[in-house]
Amino acid sequence: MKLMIDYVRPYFGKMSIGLFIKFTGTIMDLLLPWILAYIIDNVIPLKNMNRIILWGIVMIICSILAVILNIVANRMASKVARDSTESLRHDLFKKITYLSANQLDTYGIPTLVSRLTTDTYNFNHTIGRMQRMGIRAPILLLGGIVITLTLDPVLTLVLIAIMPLIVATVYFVSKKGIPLFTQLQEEVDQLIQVVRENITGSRVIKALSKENYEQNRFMRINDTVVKAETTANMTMSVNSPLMNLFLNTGLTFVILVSAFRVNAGTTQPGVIVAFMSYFTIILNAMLSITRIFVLMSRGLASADRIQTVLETEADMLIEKKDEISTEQHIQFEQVSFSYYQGQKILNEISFSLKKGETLGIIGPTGSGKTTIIKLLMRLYDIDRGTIRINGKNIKSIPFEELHSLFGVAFQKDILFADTIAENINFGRDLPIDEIIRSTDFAQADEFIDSLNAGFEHRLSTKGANLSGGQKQRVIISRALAGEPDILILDDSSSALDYKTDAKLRNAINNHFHQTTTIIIAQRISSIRNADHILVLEEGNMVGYGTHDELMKINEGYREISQSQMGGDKVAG
Ligand SMILES: Nc1ncnc2c1ncn2[C@@H]1O[C@H](COP(=O)(O)OP(=O)(O)OP(=O)(O)O)[C@@H](O)[C@H]1O
Repeated sequence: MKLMIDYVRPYFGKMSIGLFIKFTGTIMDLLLPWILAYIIDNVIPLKNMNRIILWGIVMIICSILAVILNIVANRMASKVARDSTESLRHDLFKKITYLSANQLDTYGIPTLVSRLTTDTYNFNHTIGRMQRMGIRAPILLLGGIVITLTLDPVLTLVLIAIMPLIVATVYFVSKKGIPLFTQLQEEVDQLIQVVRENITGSRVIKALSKENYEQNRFMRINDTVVKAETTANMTMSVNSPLMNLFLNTGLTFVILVSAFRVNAGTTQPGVIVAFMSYFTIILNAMLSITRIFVLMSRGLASADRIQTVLETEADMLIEKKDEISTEQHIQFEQVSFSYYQGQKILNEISFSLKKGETLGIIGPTGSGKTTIIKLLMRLYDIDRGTIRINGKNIKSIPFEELHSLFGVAFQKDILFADTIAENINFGRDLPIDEIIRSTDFAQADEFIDSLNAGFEHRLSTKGANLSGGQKQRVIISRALAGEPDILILDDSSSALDYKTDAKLRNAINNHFHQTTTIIIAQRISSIRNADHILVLEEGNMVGYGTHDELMKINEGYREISQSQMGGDKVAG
């Protein structure tokens, strides 16, 4: 609720005007049966045609005003809902952008996607509908009761007698319904996850003819969502029929009692006609109020899920200055790390690189190579040890400053649905010459020149309209552009042939003297000329030195090298 109030607060002024207009329109609606009763009981018996026409005109004016005022108020309500949701969605997106890698792992991407889409939609729907019905329904209900009391207090008692039943029904059904909608949203998260995996992995699914398997997987989760939705809706759907039952029973009593009262001359026929209209108005108002409760159940469940993300506190703070004087550019001092407690991924890793030096990292899959990079960029905080850049503990460097030092080509990096030039530039306002130069180094120039639109060629989402090697080259160009202080190539030459890989390494050696480079590779040829090579196995440093040193002293390294000899010769 707090979240809703917070985001609607800037529009309180506009909302108040809208609600006042709604209020006036609703009063017009409320007046109509009363005017009708007055015409039947007091104007018609006078048999004065002019007065009848006059009161008829009053009724028409009230009806038209009611329609116009309601339309204006509804439009204003939609605007308030639209604007408050826009700023909520903006804040949520911003918050998600700044969540740490650890927090992203904890939430999971699907739930964040559904909080940003379905939950903000529910928020919008709730705010909009609440303004439209939230004031109208209670006014119709209360106003209806007050007017019926003035018309005929005895008949109104019948109506009031069934009120506690209605309130109890709304209370108990809503109490059960709210948690069911929260659960439903969690099932929807799972559904999004399956859809995401299915669409991302569509190629491999087709290649392995696993369409049926995936369809079954989707059917299972879809079934669960349907069941959760059915349970939630079934619970809430008890509301309306029960209301109808109570109110129609009340109406039957009203008709019975009014028949006696008209016969006894204690009330007039016009009053009974008006009473029936008010009874319908009150019935609809009650139904609207139950709908408001359903709506609020969903809206509050969604608002809670959004609020949890918005209130997530930063788990990686910038610590106080910690700097030593050193000629090393990058230092890992006995760094240990685990993603989860008890699952050690890196153990006492130490190495140092001077500015412009190159480190090659090699090791079996899952040995922790990429994790070293993630720690250097402070995507995760280390458990023990220290990581320094230019002598500064990275925990003391503001994130923007830290990340601006890097040019990174990750293993499975992403390309966006934009031009090749913008994919390389990536919002950095680099001069076009710099972009072209980076494609020369990354050996991407040839294929870009062959495209009709060249650098303006638009990529599909994730660069789906490029080959694996072409994608890799654009990603490497992005890492090289802007001559970063630290260049990271994480297995990024895997989709390049040996010759192109060698050309890329030559370009880096010849033109990036001031850039400290870390290359993660499966092929020894990609790192054999590196100043230092780190051999990693199950998170432990099992070798460190130059290629020649490791060939002499490290059996594991020698074995890998010998098994890749053919490739090495080609690469030169
Ligand atoms: N976000 C994460 N949460 C939990 N565990 C993770 C996460 N990322 C990686 N791991 C685990 O950490 C270990 C090291 O992963 P890492 O990606 O560093 O390996 P790698 O040596 O780069 O592997 P590869 O050569 O296959 O890319 C693996 O066992 C992996 O399952």
